[in-house]
Amino acid sequence: MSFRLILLRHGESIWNQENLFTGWTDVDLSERGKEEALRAGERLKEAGFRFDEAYTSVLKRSIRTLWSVLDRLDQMWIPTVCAWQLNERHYGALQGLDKGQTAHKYGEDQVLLWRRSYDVRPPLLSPNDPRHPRHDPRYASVASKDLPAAESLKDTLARVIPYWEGELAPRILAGKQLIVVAHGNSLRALVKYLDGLSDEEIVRLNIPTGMPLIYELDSDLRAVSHRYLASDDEVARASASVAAQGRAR
Ligand SMILES: O=C(O)[C@@H](CO)OP(=O)(O)O
Repeated sequence: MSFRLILLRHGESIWNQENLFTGWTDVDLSERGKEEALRAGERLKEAGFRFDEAYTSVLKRSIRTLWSVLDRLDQMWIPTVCAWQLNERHYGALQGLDKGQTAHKYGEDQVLLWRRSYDVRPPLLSPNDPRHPRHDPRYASVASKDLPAAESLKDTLARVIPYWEGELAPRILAGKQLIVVAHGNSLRALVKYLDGLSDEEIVRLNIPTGMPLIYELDSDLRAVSHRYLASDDEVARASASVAAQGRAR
């Protein structure tokens, strides 16, 4: 028995465009990001995909991307779940800072550790900071011990994988075709798990915005293969540009 799962990182956001650490900040898509989201829907349509259910985070850059995809597929009616567990990795006190200037100040190696290492946590947000998620009504039903003030990728994985095991995997095993629209790092956490990537391998993985990623899974839902619905060139260029966001400026 084999299964298929579609993953999609949201289109470019306004803060991606401005090269700012974003995390749980709820910024919208840029004009280019809106086009990328529609293009992702077109690519899925051209390839003949249909979905039974859709999952996304509680952040509008992903939600709006999902809306555009479902609009293009004329499937806006399917059940859709917004789950905080699929949110971007929380970037703590780095949120709102310019990535290039941060690299200039602390060094590119430190920024690479913050952005791509498995277990280095960025500086924490103070609980009194108005940006802390405990002040945001959308997280009112989340236990305070589960609300992060900053996350490493390991911390992100510790909330994404229980959600995968508890909610997504059972639906896939029940025969549902799912699309999961999420974020660069929440998807890196899921991909690390599905592909069995080591803590070192995950450092080099950069997921481009707006390019559908198709996973073929075996009966244990381990990845057999994956491919982007985009040319190798497009994927390589877009992934390199994500990696380059951490260069000193
Ligand atoms: O700022 C962020 O939240 C993420 C994704 O946009 O960036 P990075 O690629 O640096 O992890």
